[in-house]
Amino acid sequence: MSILISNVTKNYGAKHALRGMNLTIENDKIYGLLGRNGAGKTTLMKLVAGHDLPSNGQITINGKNPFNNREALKDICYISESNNFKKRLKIKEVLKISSLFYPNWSNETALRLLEVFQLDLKMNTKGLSKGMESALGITIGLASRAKLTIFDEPYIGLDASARYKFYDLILEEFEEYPRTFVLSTHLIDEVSNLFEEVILMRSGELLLHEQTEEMVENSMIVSGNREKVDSFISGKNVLHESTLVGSKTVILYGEKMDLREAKNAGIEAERCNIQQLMVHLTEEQGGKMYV
Ligand SMILES: Nc1ncnc2c1ncn2[C@@H]1O[C@H](COP(=O)(O)OP(=O)(O)OP(=O)(O)O)[C@@H](O)[C@H]1O
Repeated sequence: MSILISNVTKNYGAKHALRGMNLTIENDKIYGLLGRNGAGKTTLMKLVAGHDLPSNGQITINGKNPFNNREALKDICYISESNNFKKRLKIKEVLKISSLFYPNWSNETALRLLEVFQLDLKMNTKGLSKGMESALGITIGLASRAKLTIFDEPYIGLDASARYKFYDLILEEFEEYPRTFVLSTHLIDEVSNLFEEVILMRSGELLLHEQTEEMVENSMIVSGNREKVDSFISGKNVLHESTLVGSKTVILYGEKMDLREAKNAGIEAERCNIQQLMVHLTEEQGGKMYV
């Protein structure tokens, strides 16, 4: 399956939700789609899932426009944070409808997940709590076995233990039936170990698209004596700095940051995590782009 996003712009009136997005989504990878509130993540995912049309540019799934294209949409399951199901359907009916739509649907997976999340086939979607509705969304997303499954913050109302179950289930499914997952989340610390690649958006633009490992290796937090730190960071790309009495802490981002080089300069150095990088990379308004 080839998913190409070429120079895509999406405007809502005067609001530019997406501007000139270029992105290729490859087969059999787990992507983290990250960015601050309003960065354009949901807009992008809805376009890929064929729910809407770009204002400009093109999205193609195997060469075809996904908008209103039933054939292309069989391979895409988009689960958003809420309103995934018509109210007043029994869970049993939701499963039936989904099984008719998705060609690779696994009823066995669906029934197992309902049990994991303590949902009952006879329950009505109208009476579900927020957490139960999320659990049903996750069940449909995973049981669909769609070639591309998009989860847009699907955890509203889920407690921590149910969320960790969800993360384990994604990995389990991915290992058994490799396919592409795109996960948009603000709970980055919880889930970033799942991401093979990170897509980071800022103000409707693609700020960075990188392998997770590479992204971490391009980062460094240095701290220590202020003069030593200042001398070390000279000429490097600084994302953030803070000073406390005589000591300074700086977050750097650039090509292959060498921890030994910092340690040899007499300062402490470690890698950043994805959450810290997302916060500081998106802070630089009007700053650099990393694609
Ligand atoms: N239907 C709409 N009408 C008008 N503006 C919209 C519409 N949908 C999105 N927007 C605007 O487009 C921008 C991007 O919104 P989007 O929902 O894609 O962001 P997001 O990255 O998913 O945010 P969040 O993390 O808060 O869910 C925002 O400024 C939002 O207000």
